[in-house]
Amino acid sequence: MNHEADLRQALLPRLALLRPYRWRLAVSYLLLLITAGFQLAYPSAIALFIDQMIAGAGWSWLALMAAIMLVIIGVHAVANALRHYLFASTGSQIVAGLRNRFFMTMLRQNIAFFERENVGELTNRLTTDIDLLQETLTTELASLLQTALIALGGAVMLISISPVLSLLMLVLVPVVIWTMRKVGGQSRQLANMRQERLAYCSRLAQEMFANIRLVQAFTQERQATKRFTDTTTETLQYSLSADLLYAGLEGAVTFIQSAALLVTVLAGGVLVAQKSLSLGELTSFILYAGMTSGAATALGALWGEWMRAIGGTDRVFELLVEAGTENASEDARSCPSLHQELHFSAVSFTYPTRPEQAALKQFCLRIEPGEKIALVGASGAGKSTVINLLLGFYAPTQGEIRIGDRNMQSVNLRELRQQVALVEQEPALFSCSILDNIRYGALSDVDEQQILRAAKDANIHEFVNQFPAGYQTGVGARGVQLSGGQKQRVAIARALIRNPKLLILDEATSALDADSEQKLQQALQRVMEGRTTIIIAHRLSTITFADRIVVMRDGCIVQIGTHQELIKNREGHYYQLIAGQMAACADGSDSTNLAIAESLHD
Ligand SMILES: Nc1ncnc2c1ncn2[C@@H]1O[C@H](COP(=O)(O)OP(=O)(O)OP(=O)(O)O)[C@@H](O)[C@H]1O
Repeated sequence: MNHEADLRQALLPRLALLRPYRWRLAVSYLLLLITAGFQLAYPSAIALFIDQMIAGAGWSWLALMAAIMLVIIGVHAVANALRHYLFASTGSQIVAGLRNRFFMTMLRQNIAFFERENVGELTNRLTTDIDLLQETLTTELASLLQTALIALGGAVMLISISPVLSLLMLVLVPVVIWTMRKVGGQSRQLANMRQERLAYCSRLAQEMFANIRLVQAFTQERQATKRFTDTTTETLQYSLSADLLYAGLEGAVTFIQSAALLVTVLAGGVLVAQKSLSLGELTSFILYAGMTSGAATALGALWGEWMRAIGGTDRVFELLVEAGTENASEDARSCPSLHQELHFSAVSFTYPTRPEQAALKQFCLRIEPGEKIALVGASGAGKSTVINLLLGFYAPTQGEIRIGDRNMQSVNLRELRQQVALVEQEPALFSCSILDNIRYGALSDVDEQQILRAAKDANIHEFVNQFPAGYQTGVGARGVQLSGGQKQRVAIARALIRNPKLLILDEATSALDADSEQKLQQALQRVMEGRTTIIIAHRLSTITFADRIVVMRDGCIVQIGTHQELIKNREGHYYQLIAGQMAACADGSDSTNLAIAESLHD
């Protein structure tokens, strides 16, 4: 793609952001025209003033002129202030709108998108990058137009005063065009690379802060600092290159302006001596020349700024386009009730980031409404993948998942997920109060009583009441201020308040102490009542109650049955898994394991 076409493509989506504000901007541009007109008229007024004074105009004329000028200056100042406010406030609104649009678009993306993109980088795009457009789209665009207008109007005035002197100024035109192209292109490229490095800085910082325990426990502070400072150094290099570019431009501008003034004064002096130009005309010519050359060279700088903002926001617009094409499921139709048969029909699946390895192979399973299904299998067997597909995070590569007689591909994922509650293995909590974390699960407004009921059912009421701030106690980032067992139970309360038709439990891998375990199991029994439940079981001792246990290996189902049925087959994978876990807990300290041990020996 050539440079102009590429630039047009970059400009169009940005200019489209101005559309909703077109009337407001129209007023601003009108004010801009007025102020530019005033600015252009000044030197002529001064020329008139000087020549009239030399010609012997009286004091009364002087007073009248001064009064008129004062009014004009006043109107100009007000128009300028209003114009400035209108442009600046429109810029702020556009940026806020774009930021909201970016955030909402990102939130709607599927999980595969977030596996490709980095959260820290996206956050940086959302804040720093978008900020670049704040000034550019309005104030600077206006300045660009105003400067262009002044350069053009000034040129017309120069020609009308003295075509001969104006010819001398013509040499500036190619210089200005060359500067604009050169500075603009480089500025855009530098800005793009700088923002890319900045985004990487955010990503590093976000990863390090989020995993601070790991960083400190593995004494990786020095390495982390080095990676970060190396990146900021690279960012700095790009900034310095841009600064050098602008400094060079500044020097060139100063030189061109001074040289132009010198040539004008010299040549103009000759013309005044020859009486082909009045002193007033020369004065106004010099003023116009200064104004025009200043405007012309400022155009280069402004253009450079524009290109900087375009380069810096390229990724934002790329992401919006990518996201827009990927996110098709929003248009899908409604979703039927999940309180009916869920059917995995010969489902195979391969993660997009790992195309060479199938995570599920010909997975077939019918789940009746209200049934309690446990998925078991070694790590990597594909249990979480089943859940990922059921939640619509990914679509099957082959086969289909049916809800009643509807293919899940055609249902509205939002409506589907509204009927599901998920209790994760390592539940993610938000850094707000316990109350708000529970409320997060609710589909509609819930009062405190309902939250308390869910909390009691989830067995958290007792420990929460021991905190001085009770339910208003903050849980810290990702819930670090709660124990693992407490977090799980808060997550259960959050699931309960949702009143889901389908409950998905990803059981914690490590056993809790006997008391916490008992409280957790009680809470789980309550939340499962009357709902279809799928449990990813890591500790087989906790799922003996399941209606059916689905035993998985390498993405396939190898056995299905109740605990009692499966345990009888001593050659079966389930028996081996159980025996493996029993060997790991050879001391038999876990009371539920003892129960299993007994059933093994039956
Ligand atoms: N997002 C992903 N991208 C690529 N491959 C993945 C992804 N998630 C899982 N896998 C791979 O898919 C296979 C099945 O993983 P899955 O997480 O479903 O196993 P699991 O049975 O839930 O394991 P665990 O009990 O350890 O949680 C594994 O080989 C895993 O490496």
